Amino acid sequence: MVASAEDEQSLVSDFLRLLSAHARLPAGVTAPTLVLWTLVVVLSVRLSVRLSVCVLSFIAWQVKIWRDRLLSLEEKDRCSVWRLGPFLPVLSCSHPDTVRPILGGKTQKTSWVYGFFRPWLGDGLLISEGQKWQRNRRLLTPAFHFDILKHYVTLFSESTQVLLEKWLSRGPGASVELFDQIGLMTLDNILKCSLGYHSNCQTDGQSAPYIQAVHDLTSLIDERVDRPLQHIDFIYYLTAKGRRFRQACKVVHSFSEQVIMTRKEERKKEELKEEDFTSPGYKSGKCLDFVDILLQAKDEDGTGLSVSEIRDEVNTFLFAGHHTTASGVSWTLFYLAQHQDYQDECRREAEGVLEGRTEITWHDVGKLPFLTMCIKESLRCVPPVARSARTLQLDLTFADGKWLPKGTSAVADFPGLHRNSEIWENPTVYDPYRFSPENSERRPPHAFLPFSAGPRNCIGQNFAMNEMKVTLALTLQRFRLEPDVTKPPVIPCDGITLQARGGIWVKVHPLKTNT
Ligand code: HEM
Repeated sequence: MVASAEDEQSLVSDFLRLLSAHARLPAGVTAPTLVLWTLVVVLSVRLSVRLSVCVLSFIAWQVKIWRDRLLSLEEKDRCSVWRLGPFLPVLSCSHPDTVRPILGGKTQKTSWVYGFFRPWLGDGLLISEGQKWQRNRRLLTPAFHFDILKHYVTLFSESTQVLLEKWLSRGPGASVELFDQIGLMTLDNILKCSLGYHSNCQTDGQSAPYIQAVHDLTSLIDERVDRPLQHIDFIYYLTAKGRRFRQACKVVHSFSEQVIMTRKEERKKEELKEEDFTSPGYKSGKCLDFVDILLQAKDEDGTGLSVSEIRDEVNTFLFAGHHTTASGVSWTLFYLAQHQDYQDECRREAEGVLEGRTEITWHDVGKLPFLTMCIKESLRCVPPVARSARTLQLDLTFADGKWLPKGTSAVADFPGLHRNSEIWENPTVYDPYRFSPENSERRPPHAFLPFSAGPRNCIGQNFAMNEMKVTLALTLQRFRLEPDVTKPPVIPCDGITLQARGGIWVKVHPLKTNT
């Protein structure tokens, strides 16, 4: 039997009458209002449940697709899926088989963190894309040629000696925090090599406005990464920190622009001919810095880089080449302080090469194989840059037929790759002999990637390796390091580079040298 509309109406009015008669409703609340509100509440609850189910099934569906596609890879500790918020799954790869196509294929950089750098680094090499990146990479590559880099070795030696004199003045067995001290030294180096600026930052600290601004920019970005509310530009630039960031950008930009403009004028005055610069790395007794090299860089049609383009590149080198090498040197010293036998072996090697000199030459740098193995092992254990993030621009098919669709976000996870137990035996043990020539040959090529790989690998890797070797050889020649056990244990923490929460504290004992 089907109820008519009239029947339904009379049923509802009977129900309301009954309700009014029997229920004791609070004053001012009528039965129809109560029913209405009950309906609203029930419907809202049902709607929220529905929405939550939709969201959850969407996430489950995404995870399932990813898992199905990559199951075989995942089983072998090759990758895992993690997510940023409910809708953004990211594939994290930690096996050479998965990392290689992610870094080598047709991909774009994704990391949202890079957006925070844009006001400072503009369209510099680290964050630019497409044709702009291709052109600049081509124009900048000569700046990292060995003929240019070899002259920087003298500058690295000088900065290291300033650091070591500071340590010496503190007395025997002084406790020093490595990141701060070495960070100022690598800043000193990169300022000399990129802008020709001899800042004295190691002795004067952050008293110069420019040094203070560079310090502010990195520490403010580091802090911003961990504070989701500050990720929204609109909110961030309303805060005091956002305003400080803007101000620091202005200071840094105007300083580097001024250096570039002055250098341009000098070039005009001296009427330098192009051929003069082909005498690599040196001009009129002066070591060429990145500004000099970038001012002479030209496209095929003769167009050079504009002042703002050079400024962006110089700032990029400054950022990318300062904390990274500081992290590399600090972690190597940390491991050598823990392993006195390896430290002694490095010292013997350095002393054999230096023969009492306090300055390293370009030729010496190539004669430190064991120290190089120790640096590499440290970069394996704690890679200063923890990941390279990419978005696929084309579908990607792995060797075993599994595939990922275009638009997927993927990350090459370097700490994961460097500790993958399928590749590395006892991955948590610090063992420089993994990098002996025989052992290195046996490993797959993409097992060790502190400088990333593919077209967007680190352009400064040779610069960095030279700088680290010079600093470490000279340091070990003059000091013995041991861990400072009175300080809290060293725990790596993820920031712009991999650092240590609370820093790395070591005791430095001066050695008697015949220098
Ligand atoms: C131990 C020291 C260093 C490490 C571990 C390191 C590591 C890396 C890594 C992993 C990348 C790839 C980033 C990505 O894919 O998002 C990179 C890119 C880059 N690095 Fe380094 N780096 C170091 C030192 C330097 C130095 C000294 C310079 C410059 C003087 C430099 C300049 C750059 C630049 C410009 C890029 C971007 C390259 C491009 O996208 O074409 N790096 N670095």
